[in-house]
Amino acid sequence: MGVEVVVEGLTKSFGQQRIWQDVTLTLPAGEVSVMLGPSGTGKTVFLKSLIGLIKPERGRVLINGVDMVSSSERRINEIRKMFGIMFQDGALFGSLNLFENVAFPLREHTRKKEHEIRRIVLEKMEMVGLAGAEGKLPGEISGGMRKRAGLARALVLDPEIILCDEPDSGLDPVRTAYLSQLLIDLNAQIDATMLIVTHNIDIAAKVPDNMGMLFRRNLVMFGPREVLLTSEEPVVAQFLHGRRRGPIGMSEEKDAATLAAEAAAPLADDEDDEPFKIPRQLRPSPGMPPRRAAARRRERVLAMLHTLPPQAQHAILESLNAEAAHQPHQPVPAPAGAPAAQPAQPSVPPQAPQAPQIVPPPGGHAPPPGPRLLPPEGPAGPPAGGPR
Ligand SMILES: Nc1ncnc2c1ncn2[C@@H]1O[C@H](COP(=O)(O)OP(=O)(O)OP(=O)(O)O)[C@@H](O)[C@H]1O
Repeated sequence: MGVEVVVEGLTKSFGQQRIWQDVTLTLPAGEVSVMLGPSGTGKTVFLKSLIGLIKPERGRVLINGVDMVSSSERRINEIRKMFGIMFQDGALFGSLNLFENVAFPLREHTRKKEHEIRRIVLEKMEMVGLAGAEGKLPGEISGGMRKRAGLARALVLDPEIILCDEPDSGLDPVRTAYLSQLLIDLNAQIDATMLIVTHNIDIAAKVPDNMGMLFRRNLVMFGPREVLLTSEEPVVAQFLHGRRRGPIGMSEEKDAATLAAEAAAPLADDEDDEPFKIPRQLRPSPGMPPRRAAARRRERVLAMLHTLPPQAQHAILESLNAEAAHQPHQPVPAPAGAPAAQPAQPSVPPQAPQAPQIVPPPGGHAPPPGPRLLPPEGPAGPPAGGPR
């Protein structure tokens, strides 16, 4: 399984330009996380800081106890071998065919024999749907194929942490959808810790277990997908719903007067959307193993559920309920301290698999029929400072 990446108080400037400050978060082991943010907010700089290619002036990035900011190059290089990185453009060598491009890290960093290299390269190319394209040059294939070749190359050293920098850039929506599914399937197969940098809200809504958002030189929020997708934090809500109304402007932050004028104006037709509907996360393709990461995340969400506003609690329980309905043999785990999952309602035949039970938050609406899940006990209210 992948390893946890702990980021503490990370601050980076280039000369006088502060990129972000005091970024603190943990990428949970084996889960898929996404870092969002408008253009220029320093997402790529963050990603490069995790592997020690960019040195923040303050803070730590801890992986297996090694600080990627301040450790010796020798120790950092050791940890770097745990990473697989998919660059924006695939970063392929134009003069090498796909086989040689994918084989490159194996030839550089291992002493494997040729037949082993061949086996590994063909296996990874098969995984990303490029079997048969080994002889092609990067200039002869589509952008989507180049991305997948870049992903195959990122996989050959069996990474425990995979970083993807804007995997969707330059792809049409259909190819982006295929790539999103590929990332989920990959996570199901190898259980690696993954961080995807993107501003594609479709990927953000359907792929990750966790989401983070950079804005105005700060990490606005980081937490499980359900928490951000129901968040009323203005920047997060504006970004995830792709709205014009909110603190994010066309070229820069809006000033206070513009924000006040917006607040006073009626909603435009296209802004009248439902804020509390959580889109379904992609499931692994048929034949793939179930994602263990999703179960771990659900457990975390349940443990923090009572700290969230009632509407968010209700939407989250509905969403977990829908997931459980599709996986009757993998009931949502009961949160720590909460009563154990309840037996199904009397209408469920005795031989049916026992399903968890949803109870709506106080004041909430009745949940839809189906498997039910009990939320943890505790007062409803907004989280202190947002999840991290
Ligand atoms: N090596 C560098 N030296 C100086 N400034 C840099 C360097 N790398 C990045 N920057 C600056 O850091 C800021 C953040 O850049 P970054 O590429 O991380 O943003 P981003 O959020 O990934 O943007 P996008 O979504 O458009 O790719 C930019 O203003 C960029 O010019």
